[in-house]
Amino acid sequence: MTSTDTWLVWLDDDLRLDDNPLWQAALEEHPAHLLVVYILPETTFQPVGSVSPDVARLQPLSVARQRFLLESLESLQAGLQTLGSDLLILQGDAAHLIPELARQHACRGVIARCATGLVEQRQQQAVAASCRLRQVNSGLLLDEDDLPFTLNELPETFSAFRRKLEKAYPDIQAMPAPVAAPCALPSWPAQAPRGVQGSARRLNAARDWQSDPRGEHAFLGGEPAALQRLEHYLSPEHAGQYKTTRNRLSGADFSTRFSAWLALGCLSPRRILDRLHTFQKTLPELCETPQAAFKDSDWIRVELLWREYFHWDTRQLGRQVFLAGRPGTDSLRHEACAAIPDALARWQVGMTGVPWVDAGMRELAATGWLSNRMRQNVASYLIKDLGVDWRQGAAWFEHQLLDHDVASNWGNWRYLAGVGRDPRADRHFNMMKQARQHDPLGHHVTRWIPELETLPAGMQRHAPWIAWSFRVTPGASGGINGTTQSGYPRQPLHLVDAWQPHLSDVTPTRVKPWLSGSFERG
Ligand SMILES: Cc1cc2nc3c(=O)[nH]c(=O)nc-3n(C[C@H](O)[C@H](O)[C@H](O)COP(=O)(O)OP(=O)(O)OC[C@H]3O[C@@H](n4cnc5c(N)ncnc54)[C@H](O)[C@@H]3O)c2cc1C
Repeated sequence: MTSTDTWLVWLDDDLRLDDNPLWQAALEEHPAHLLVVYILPETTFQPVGSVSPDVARLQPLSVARQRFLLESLESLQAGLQTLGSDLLILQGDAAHLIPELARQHACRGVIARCATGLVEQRQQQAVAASCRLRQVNSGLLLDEDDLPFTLNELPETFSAFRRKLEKAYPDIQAMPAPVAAPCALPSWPAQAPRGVQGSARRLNAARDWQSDPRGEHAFLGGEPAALQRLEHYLSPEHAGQYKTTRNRLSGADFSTRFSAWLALGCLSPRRILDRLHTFQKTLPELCETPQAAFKDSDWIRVELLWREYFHWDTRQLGRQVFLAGRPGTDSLRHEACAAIPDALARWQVGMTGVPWVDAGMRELAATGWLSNRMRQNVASYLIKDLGVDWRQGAAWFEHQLLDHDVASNWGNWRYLAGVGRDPRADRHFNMMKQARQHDPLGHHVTRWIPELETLPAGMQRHAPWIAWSFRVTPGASGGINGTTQSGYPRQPLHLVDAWQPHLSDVTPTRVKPWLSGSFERG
């Protein structure tokens, strides 16, 4: 045995042992030693700034994201140690560090998963220029070869994509199955350091970060927590009602919450479908309405297809994912923040003066997560009502979201901005209509904006500027452009005519119409 019998496994968003083809690929090479490495991006701890207009740049991680990552890495290291291996965690430019490590430890080659994002793809190209790089498909339901079309023929709409996939794979069993975790791995190279090294140690400072209990679910990073959540959720009262509850705003179990673990690869989508299939087979024994529970739980599969769709879209588009407009056109350029000064900054901190939006942005900052419904609303408000370049919103989400993955995040933002596939003008959410439908009593907004608790339950909490304009509110001060004593804006950043019909009970007809006179249009 010589030192050339070492291989390097370069992990990215694949922080799991179960159903991770990277281990199988490593074992196929029969190395004597395996060096397993994770590289934190150079930008991890940088101050958060604005995204550059056309080039993909990884955003710094919020403390919430740092903590979730730290937990996931520590958990994986513990798992690898039980298999006779270990994990090395560094920070820097992977394009330089990986070849350098491979040289130092005389590695025969490097194994990594096929990258989805542009930055990761460029890093892999740089590594491949100086090392033997073996790329492996991982983290998706299907490999590229399993798609019933070539990537260039990716359907323009999600519905068409879903139809084609369901025709090719009529049930879950027909899809590629997950592979088991390895029982043992080759030993660690004698000279190689282990654990968190160098500047990556800054990650430890995130350990103290706590999720706000109002989020009702505290994410714990790592594969064991992910598998525990999977088993918890696959029950008639959760998965069996998923389609019915998935659009709610709050609660621990209205949606799966798999996203954060999927994003770091602590959980594989194939494992989810495999377990979902087993659960669905037992439904007749578990509940009285198995058909309804089957239908509801099957929607988890459909949502995972959305994830899949955005991934293939991102792979196909490359750098075009980060263009402001629709690929191939110049028609949809945004004038970044031209219309309303400070719009982006006030949106980020939840101080736009529109409680429905602010509640979402505050929840995101306090927990690192947001329901799909709220994501759609806050994104639509930023793009369509405030006129901010959608990429600024996507970059902020990238900084904040525990579940950030480049394809799902940038793909959803492009979709809402109308510059992705299936562009439609009607993806403009009416904030007040949405608020009335999903939070008619305003309980959700007061949960995150306690400044509004003095207002009676109902739509007044969604339009405090109207309530404050005809009520003498104790403590209200600051004039029309100021804030209340509690600090909350007295006026929304932007008023939209289309909201008015949904506020009829907040705007008594005898009071002067709220859209005229007192308030300036943004
Ligand atoms: C502006 C915007 C940005 C988003 N950014 C991300 C992101 O960075 N990472 C991310 O995983 N999801 C993102 N989503 C999609 C979706 O909001 C989250 O996947 C979902 O809210 C996560 O919660 P959950 O796991 O409980 O989802 P569930 O409702 O339980 O769905 C199950 C799984 O299906 C997938 N899924 C569901 N909806 C979508 C969707 N619209 N697009 C892609 N996958 C989906 C996710 O993997 C999710 O975990 C974004 C949506 C919007 C509107």
